[in-house]
Amino acid sequence: METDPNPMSYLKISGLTKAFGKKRVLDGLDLEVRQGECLVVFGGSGSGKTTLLRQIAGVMEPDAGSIHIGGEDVGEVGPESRGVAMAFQNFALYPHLTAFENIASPLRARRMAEAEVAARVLEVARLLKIDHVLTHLPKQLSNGQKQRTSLGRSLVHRPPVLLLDDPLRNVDAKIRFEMRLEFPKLFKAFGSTVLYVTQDYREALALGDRIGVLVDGRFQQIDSPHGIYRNPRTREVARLFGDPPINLFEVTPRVDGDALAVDIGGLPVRLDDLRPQARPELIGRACVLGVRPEDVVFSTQEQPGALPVALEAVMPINVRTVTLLKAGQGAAGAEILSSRPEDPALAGRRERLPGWATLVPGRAMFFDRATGARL
Ligand SMILES: Nc1ncnc2c1ncn2[C@@H]1O[C@H](COP(=O)(O)OP(=O)(O)OP(=O)(O)O)[C@@H](O)[C@H]1O
Repeated sequence: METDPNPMSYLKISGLTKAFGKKRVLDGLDLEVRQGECLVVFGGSGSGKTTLLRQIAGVMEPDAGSIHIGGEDVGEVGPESRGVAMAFQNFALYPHLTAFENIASPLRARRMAEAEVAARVLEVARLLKIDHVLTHLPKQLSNGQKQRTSLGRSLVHRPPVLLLDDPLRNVDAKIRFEMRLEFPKLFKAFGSTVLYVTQDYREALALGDRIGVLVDGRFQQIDSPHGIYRNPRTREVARLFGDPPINLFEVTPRVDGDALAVDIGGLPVRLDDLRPQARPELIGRACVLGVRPEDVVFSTQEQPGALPVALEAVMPINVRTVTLLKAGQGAAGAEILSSRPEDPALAGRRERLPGWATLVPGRAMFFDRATGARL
């Protein structure tokens, strides 16, 4: 048995590679997850999330690379001996078994004593708030209860590593919301190290102690939810997180007095918070400027240095007001999304409204136009 030199990482993946035919789905992927941590694997459809989980579970062999669990290289360890439980998108329950028996099934397979089975099932069911429906058959359960029952089945033998493959994909919005609130408490109660796969960035932000963004077979960034949102390392990561999505403008920053300036929609905007001497690498460089909609402020009062825009559309979203602004004209013009705390003056407005847009200082991000890397 090989020992992991870094015991802080309970699950450690190094250089994991898997190809199907010519398509390399995982391309030398590295990941370390601490004991008890919930790491969300976020990526688009087909990015290799399930492939990664299957290799950790031991039901698919990698082409190259290693997986350590609790310090042990599990390359030669069978799926049943890895201490890993995996739950899938479609939580298929045994239709002829009660909720109790569905949850108990992994314990029965291990021939656990009856009293112990009952105690364990009840404990999980209480935590999942389904102890009152344990005698029901799946057809007598609501969708939320079915969901919890199948989760109970994955949790009942307290797996050291729990792999959850998009478990909320097929449930309705209300249950999804409830479970998003409850999952972190549950995971902590069970003490499992969790790898949680999702394509939904809100879920990733809500559940992850850290989030790994899987693009082209590797993690482009592994960071806290705050770090991913506020400090994306690439344009792609910036683009994947946020609704409405981040505004991206192709710009070539230039010096304007003691500040940097760019053109948006063919119109000059001074970025007063950016001193040329502080960011010399940006001057004259083909960049993409990223500004989150919450960092664009629309006003009908002229502001010094602000960008003249026309408000084209207003959309109330919960207690925020999202506006579509237009800077400049024709092909050179640019559309800008702004999302600010609800503004009653703009509610229900249908006509075009001239005004000014200011960018919140210190929030603009620059990316290299060719590589997308954060500058
Ligand atoms: N057994 C297999 N044989 C051939 N190709 C496969 C196999 N398993 C997965 N693939 C391919 O590998 C790629 C990644 O699949 P995977 O299921 O890991 O993606 P995913 O990120 O989980 O996607 P989704 O979120 O849609 O479930 C896909 O292009 C898929 O078609």
